[in-house]
Amino acid sequence: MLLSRSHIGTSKGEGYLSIIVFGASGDLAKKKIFPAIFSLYCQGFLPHDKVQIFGYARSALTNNDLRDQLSRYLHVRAKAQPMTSSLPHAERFLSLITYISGPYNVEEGYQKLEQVIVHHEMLRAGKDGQTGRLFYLALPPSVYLQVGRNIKAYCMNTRGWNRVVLEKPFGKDLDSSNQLSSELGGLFAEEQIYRIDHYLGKEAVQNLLVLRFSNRIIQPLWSRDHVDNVQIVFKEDFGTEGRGGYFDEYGIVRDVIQNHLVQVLCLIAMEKPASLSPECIRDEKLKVLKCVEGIRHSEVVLGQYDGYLDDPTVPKGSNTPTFASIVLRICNERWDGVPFIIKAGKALDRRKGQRRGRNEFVIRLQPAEAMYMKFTVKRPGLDMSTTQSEMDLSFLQRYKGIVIPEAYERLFLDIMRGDQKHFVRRDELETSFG
Ligand SMILES: NC(=O)C1=CN([C@@H]2O[C@H](COP(=O)(O)OP(=O)(O)OC[C@H]3O[C@@H](n4cnc5c(N)ncnc54)[C@H](OP(=O)(O)O)[C@@H]3O)[C@@H](O)[C@H]2O)C=CC1
Ligand SMILES: O=C1O[C@H](COP(=O)(O)O)[C@@H](O)[C@H](O)[C@H]1O
Repeated sequence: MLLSRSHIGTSKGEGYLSIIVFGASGDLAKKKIFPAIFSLYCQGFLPHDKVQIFGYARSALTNNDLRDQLSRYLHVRAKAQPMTSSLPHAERFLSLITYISGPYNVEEGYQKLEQVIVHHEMLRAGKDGQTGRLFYLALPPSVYLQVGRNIKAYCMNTRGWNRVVLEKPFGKDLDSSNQLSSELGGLFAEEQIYRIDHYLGKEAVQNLLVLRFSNRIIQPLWSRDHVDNVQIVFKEDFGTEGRGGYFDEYGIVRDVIQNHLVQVLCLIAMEKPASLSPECIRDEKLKVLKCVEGIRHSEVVLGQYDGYLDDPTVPKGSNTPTFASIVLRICNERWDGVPFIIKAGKALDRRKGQRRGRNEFVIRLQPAEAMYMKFTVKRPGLDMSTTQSEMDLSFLQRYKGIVIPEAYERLFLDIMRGDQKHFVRRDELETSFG
């Protein structure tokens, strides 16, 4: 059984699994994807004899080169399950990785990849065993289509499932996004496409649904009758850090707001879904998106941090924004008149937001997940004076010893289980650009 941990049980992920990471030489692959797979491996979700991992990219690397590169990023989490082998986890895990070098636009590379995958499938699953293939495109969006076409032509699994994972940004604007969607839609069914927005895998983001819909005390307060404004703030205390080439083409609005923060807005603003099924949740997110009014120019502020142009990967004289503040208005019964103020910035002074007014309810996604509600209370002492205080749920304090999974780890497990609840559906994506 591929998903051997009983509490995860689902028939969709059973059998032998091939994980193919395109762009295996890249930043996302080494920092997020391979560590997430490794963590699942350490916890027993990927039994050693039921999985094989293939890295594909153009760089001329050997298996050992890639394994060496990755080894620096593999850390065993405190709560990971012990492995039965006496070999250290990382070494044993790395032995499962095979690197194939090839271009993205030429068929030979994919034919070679297909041969290697089939070879391992035959060896491990036999002729009749159940297999699944998970293709992860850790690549710039400019090559998604050529890779998709070649997967479709040369690497499709004919005796089990195929799933294709795409990273944001899924296009630059409505037209390019629609074009990408329709061309990919011609290659793969929507059920095979996993558009990943890693914010949907964050602990505190997932908690939004539970918090809102499992606490009757919250429900009546969560509307224009009691909420003056909603602020969704993303602050990073570092700049582009060598990713300026990518970032400059997109800017902060397309890099963070149009996807991550809009997804958070949907979870804050949506109505209660009929069930927790992927379609019900995504239907409700879509309904909210459809009610978002056009942005008023007078409510947009853009900026660029000092020093952005010193990054050698940023084109000279660029005016790409690294900071944006935008007001979104949701025209429906619940939210009419409540501004949703969205702010995002790189290289700002600090990561946390500033504490503000009375009866403020804060949900901190990061750093250090927390929720707190500000109240006016009596200052302790003989006087009848008041002070501002908080009812505070700090996850680190409340859940001592519990390791919170990384977003990518959680989402990767969802992909293995075939659960699209926390992935962006095509119509949702289209409306978010509208
Ligand atoms: N890095 C991050 O933190 C995050 C990244 N993402 C998304 O993940 C995807 C991958 O990001 P990231 O790993 O940072 O990107 P990289 O720039 O590191 O690219 C990944 C790999 O793709 C290949 N590549 C790079 N540029 C091109 C090109 N112009 N044409 C063809 N191949 C190219 C390179 O491999 P080779 O030359 O060996 O083929 C490279 O190692 C992107 O869509 C990004 O938006 C999303 C969230 C966070
Ligand atoms: O997708 C992206 O997200 C990161 C921020 O992710 P986080 O999990 O560290 O909050 C951002 O730095 C990057 O520019 C963007 O591409």
